[in-house]
Amino acid sequence: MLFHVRMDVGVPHDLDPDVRAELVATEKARALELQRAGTWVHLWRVVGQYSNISVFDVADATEMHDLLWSLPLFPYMQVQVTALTEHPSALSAQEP
Ligand SMILES: O=C(O)C[C@H]1C=CC(=O)O1
Repeated sequence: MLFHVRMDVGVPHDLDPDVRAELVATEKARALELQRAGTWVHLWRVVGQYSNISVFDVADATEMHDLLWSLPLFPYMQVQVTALTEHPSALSAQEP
């Protein structure tokens, strides 16, 4: 099941720089792990913003929810999630 997710990150300016660096490094390691597993299918930066647009391929909404909550930067994110389904006009939906 595919989900489109927008994450807007807002790390407090007064957060200890070492804590911030550790959070960002841990988040990056987790993002790479999930991409290599095929779960985090797309990860794009929104131009000019500390935001990303992502597509996840997970079993269901519960897995999506748990994955998002487990992200190291989750406490500092606003997250918008949209469930996706196949469009009937998509090439991939056509008969061969
Ligand atoms: O930078 C971000 O958009 C937030 C988050 C998503 C992947 C990652 O490494 O950090």
